[in-house]
Amino acid sequence: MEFRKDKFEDFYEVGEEIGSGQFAVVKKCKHLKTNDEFAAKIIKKKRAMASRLGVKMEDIKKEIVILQEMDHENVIRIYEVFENKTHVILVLELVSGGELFDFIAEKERLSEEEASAFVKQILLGIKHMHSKRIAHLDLKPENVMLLNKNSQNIKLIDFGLSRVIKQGEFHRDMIGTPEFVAPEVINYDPLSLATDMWSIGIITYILLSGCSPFSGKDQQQTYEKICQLTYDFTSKYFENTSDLAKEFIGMLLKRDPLSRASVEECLNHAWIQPSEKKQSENRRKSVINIGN
Ligand SMILES: Cc1ccnnc1
Repeated sequence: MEFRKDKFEDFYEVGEEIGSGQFAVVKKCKHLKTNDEFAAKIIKKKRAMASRLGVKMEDIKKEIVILQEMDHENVIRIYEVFENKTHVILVLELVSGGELFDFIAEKERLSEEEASAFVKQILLGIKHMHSKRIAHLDLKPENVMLLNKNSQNIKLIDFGLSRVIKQGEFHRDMIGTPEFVAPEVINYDPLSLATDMWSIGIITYILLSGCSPFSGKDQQQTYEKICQLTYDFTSKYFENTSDLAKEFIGMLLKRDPLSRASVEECLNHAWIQPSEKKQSENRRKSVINIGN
């Protein structure tokens, strides 16, 4: 796989920083000929084998291959790649609405309709990834971006930890962000597409309550809570939450990856279905209630 060796700044005007990670920074950039705006993810290459700084070229290439396979409105797009001695620069679709994380922080928590609409889009993006046997493995509110400030459109970003999970192949790795990782990650058990479904359960819980079900005073306590599955809906923020929403979360926060709902089962769940179906669901239920 070859990347453009031209000087990035000869083709793009680099703008403000809009995101950053451990070994990467994301900046707004503008194509000098077309004036189109993009996001430039500038990844520092690991120089020496022994060095802990930077990202190995093989991992950078894995992220690029996965991004190039994606073609969905809820998944960030990649356009081209530049490489120089010290960095690889991914030219990505620009999403400028900020992180879902900040959107929740501003609003404390969301209505069930808003939360359901966001979760449905995350599920559609994940369905596209899972249809190609790709697991994101780092799903968290920071990696869900809003297309723009006042839109409900979201894009999944940051495929730095994503992996192709072949059927029956076991993939073990100690990765992800403590608060959002599934029990199999902590126990070094096989990871799978179901590992993403756990994270969707965590994100839904946070969208509805503003709090994180397993966060502890430190990483150790968080891991213990995850492995013991000590979570509940007793928080005062769940007082008005529907049973449907709690049932949805409950089908995802299961220790055994095989017993977790798949992305299709989630999309068919009444809490996610389009509202007209939900109304007929409620009508059906109300008829039954009158009947008995
Ligand atoms: C942070 C970010 C990443 C990709 N596109 N736009 C913004």
